Amino acid sequence: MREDAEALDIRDVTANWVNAEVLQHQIDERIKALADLSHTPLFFGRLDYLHAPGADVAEGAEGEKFYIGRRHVHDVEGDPMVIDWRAPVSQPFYRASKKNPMDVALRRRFGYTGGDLTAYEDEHLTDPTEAEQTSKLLQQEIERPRVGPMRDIVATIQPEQDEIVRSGLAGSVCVQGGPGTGKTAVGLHRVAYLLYAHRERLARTGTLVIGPNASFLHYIEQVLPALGELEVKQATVDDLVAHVEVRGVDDPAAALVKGDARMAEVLRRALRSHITLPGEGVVVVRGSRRWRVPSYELEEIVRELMARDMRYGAAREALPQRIAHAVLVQMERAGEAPDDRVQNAVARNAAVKAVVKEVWPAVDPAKLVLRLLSDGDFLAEHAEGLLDDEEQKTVLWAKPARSVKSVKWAAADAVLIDEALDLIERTHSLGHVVLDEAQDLSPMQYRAVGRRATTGSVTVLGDLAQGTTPWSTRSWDEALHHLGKADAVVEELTAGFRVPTDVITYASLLLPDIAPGLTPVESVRENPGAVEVRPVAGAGDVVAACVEALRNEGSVGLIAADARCEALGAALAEAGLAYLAPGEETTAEARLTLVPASLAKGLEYDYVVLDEPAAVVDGEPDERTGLRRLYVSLTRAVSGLLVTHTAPLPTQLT
Ligand SMILES: Nc1ncnc2c1ncn2[C@@H]1O[C@H](COP(=O)(O)OP(=O)(O)OP(=O)(O)O)[C@@H](O)[C@H]1O
Repeated sequence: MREDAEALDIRDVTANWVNAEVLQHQIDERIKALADLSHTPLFFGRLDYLHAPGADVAEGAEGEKFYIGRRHVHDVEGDPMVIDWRAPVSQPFYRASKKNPMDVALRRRFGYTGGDLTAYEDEHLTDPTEAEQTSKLLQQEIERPRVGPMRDIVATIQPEQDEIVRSGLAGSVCVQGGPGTGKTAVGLHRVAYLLYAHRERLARTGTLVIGPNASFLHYIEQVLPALGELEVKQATVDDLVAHVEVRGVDDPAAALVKGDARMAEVLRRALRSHITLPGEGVVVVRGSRRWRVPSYELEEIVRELMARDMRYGAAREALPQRIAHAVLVQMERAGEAPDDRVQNAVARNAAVKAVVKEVWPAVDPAKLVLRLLSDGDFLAEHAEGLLDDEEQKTVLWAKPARSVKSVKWAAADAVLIDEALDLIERTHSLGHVVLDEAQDLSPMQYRAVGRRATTGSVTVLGDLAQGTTPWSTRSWDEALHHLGKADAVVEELTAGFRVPTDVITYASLLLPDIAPGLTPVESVRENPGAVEVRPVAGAGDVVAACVEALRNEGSVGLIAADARCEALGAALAEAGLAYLAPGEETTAEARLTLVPASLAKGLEYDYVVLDEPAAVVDGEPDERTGLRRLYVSLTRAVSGLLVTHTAPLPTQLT
């Protein structure tokens, strides 16, 4: 296939050099996509159908055999050799069972070691004498040491995960799942699936994956390209709303109010307060004639525009045309026959422009937010009945700002500006948005994400027990309401692929305090893992624990309260132990990462050394958030967890 693409001669088929360039670029991309990856086998499964798919089953026709892989491969004749995992014929590879064989007699899974085919495993789905068995290859895959960036799971997607991956583009899905249940993996594979099933539509509208921070995005960025999808954008919520430079930090109380959905109404009222009803009419002079639109008629036009479901900016653009139309009606009544050009000329007339500027002025969204947060009277006027006095005081800046440039904007302010901008100008909506670690978003942030998917659908992924912001999500219904996707289906994943039984059991001791209603994760790993809690005397012992962990195969994460990272980093350096920052790629040579607890979310390491749990809890403004941060930190381990402490452990863990 690659040779065919390389041999394409486009000299006679393109009409001009622009076409030739475009076509050559497409061919180059295809050659790139067809590159041999020595460690990525062409196929990982085989399905032997009892009948050719689509054929009449009753006829007893010949069965058909398909190899399933990451991409479609055909032979010299153009006949398929490997079927894309996302094609409908591949679906039974993930879903068929003894109970419902889906017309498949044999499912074969292939195992590889470094690109070499080394094993296979057969299931005869229609053979009643064969016992149901768990897949050793799946076990091996999930036990494989974690070095390098996140990998795809295309060969081992589980039935309950596959249902989410293949759910239709029209519907939104919300997945609640404990640590390591594969939410991130499922979200990424769903985008790949949707791109396959709706390529053209999504190429036009665009797709986006939203993650909590840059190091997380870096960790997951290889997954989609490995599945052949290069066009999916990635961003944090802060990236989406970066209309101003964020240099400040809010205190949590102010951020809590600013992130509340009531702020949307405050902004709407404040923006609309700029519209005034005209005091006088407008007079348009054309040649020797004067045309007058009286104030009552202007008022009618303005009221009509206000009543319509239009953006502030769009209505502002429509206003001069409406006034011009009123003038045209008068011209026609006077026997003239004006056309569109006249209407446009009247709309651009200085008198009309002046009245528009007065009645419906242009508003800068950042200035609007600046005024709300600086001017107590202005805020009070528009927050009446929405925010109480205390809340208003909380959001007002102690020192009113002078200009948009000089303000030390905080992250929550940027979200308000984004909301204001959307009231003025409709935000572009994408075809599909995946929102990972959603539980940490404020209602206003949910709105910011939701308006980027008003005409598309979303996949929301999160875990209520891992919410570590003061405004973290209490219920998915509420979150979906703020996203504007109240009709989304909420699914729950409870099988854990990352954290082994003993580690998840230990971490789940915190669940009654942090998320009482949630089902604990049940690990599917055969190896129960190892948990050790070790009292230590100081940083030297923590370094020794890391050295010990490094004797095992795979990556090691030293997770510690943010405030302790500097000292621990120094201790590691002093001991001559090189370490990486979260998101930096682990390699066989550099396997140790020092992870501030605030950045641990979504990441995983074969061995975790967790330093001083009490300090992780104390690093947060309240105990519940602290315990949740600890829960996130404890659930990063794939094989072993070593907790080191000098201070007493939180009582939940004793
Ligand atoms: N079906 C599967 N086969 C093999 N590995 C899997 C499967 N599902 C998930 N995994 C692996 O389990 C690990 C955890 O998955 P992932 O990070 O997607 O979980 P998560 O639910 O997003 O976790 P967290 O809540 O901690 O962010 C990853 O290494 C992933 O590759």
